[in-house]
Amino acid sequence: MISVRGLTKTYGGFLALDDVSFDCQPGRVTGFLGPNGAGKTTTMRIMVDLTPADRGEIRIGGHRYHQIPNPGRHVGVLLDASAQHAGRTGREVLTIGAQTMGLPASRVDELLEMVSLSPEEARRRVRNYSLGMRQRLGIAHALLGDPSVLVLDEPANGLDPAGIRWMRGLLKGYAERGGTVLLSSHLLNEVELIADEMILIGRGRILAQGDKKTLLAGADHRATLVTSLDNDALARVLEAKGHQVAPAGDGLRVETAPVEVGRAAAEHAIVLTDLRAGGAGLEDLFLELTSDTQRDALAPGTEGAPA
Ligand SMILES: Nc1ncnc2c1ncn2[C@@H]1O[C@H](COP(=O)(O)OP(=O)(O)OP(=O)(O)O)[C@@H](O)[C@H]1O
Repeated sequence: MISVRGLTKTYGGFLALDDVSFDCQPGRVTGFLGPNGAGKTTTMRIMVDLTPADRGEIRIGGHRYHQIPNPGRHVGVLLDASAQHAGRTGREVLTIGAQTMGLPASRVDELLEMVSLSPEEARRRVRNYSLGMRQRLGIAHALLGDPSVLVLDEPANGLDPAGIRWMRGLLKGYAERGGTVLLSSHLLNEVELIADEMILIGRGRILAQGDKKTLLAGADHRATLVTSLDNDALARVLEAKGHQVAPAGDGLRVETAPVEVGRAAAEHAIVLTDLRAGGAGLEDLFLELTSDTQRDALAPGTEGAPA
């Protein structure tokens, strides 16, 4: 269990985190999602005492990180896969970690196998690793001490689609055995694939949090995609009821729940050929919630800014 309360951090005069609070539960993979510069890494660095907070507190299993003896046995951390010593081999990196944590050498082989780094790859120096291999090594290092909590900053970065699927299986299994996982990403698809819970952050503020399915259902309930045998008539009926209607593909996009659209169509005996919750799910939700925090929305030449 990770509990973050009222976390605030400024760099100079810049407010990087503004009263951030959330929990990560055991048995769940929690995705920490936000655009570049939102404050994800800063939060995770404070979590493991690499950066001091101005205000607020993080507790992991009820303890501050620095109070945990032999922390690698309790909290697995992957903050920057490229920060591993480039001159060491993958095996050496894990062996040093195992020695520091008081683990048997056999644990290194177990982990190499778990993250699918071959014996030959384990003998190569980290400087010659691809980014995906570094991530696998970083995940192996985080898992080495069989911790109950994992804190992973952009762990899917550099993994190919098969690698992302592998990681999803690994983290899902870990959570099913009771582990707590917090993983950050600025990519929606990754979080949508891997996480059970989601925390959305933009410009240092929490914008939404909760069960992924509930968040998605909330997003979907606000819009409907509908196609009928008479779209013009349906649009008139819906507009008369005060709903916003816009053309979308062969049909209409209506800013209300599917049940309302179905009811209106039934009242006027309009035959529907397709009716579904609208929006592209998480992507719409993410863009909607972070719309004023997206740097691209402010870039010259884009909508809403002088060209
Ligand atoms: N040491 C620092 N000094 C000054 N500003 C910093 C420092 N570290 C982070 N920041 C700023 O704090 C904000 C949050 O950065 P952070 O790295 O936490 O974002 P992030 O959500 O992890 O982004 P990304 O997805 O790009 O990794 C950014 O505006 C960043 O420039």
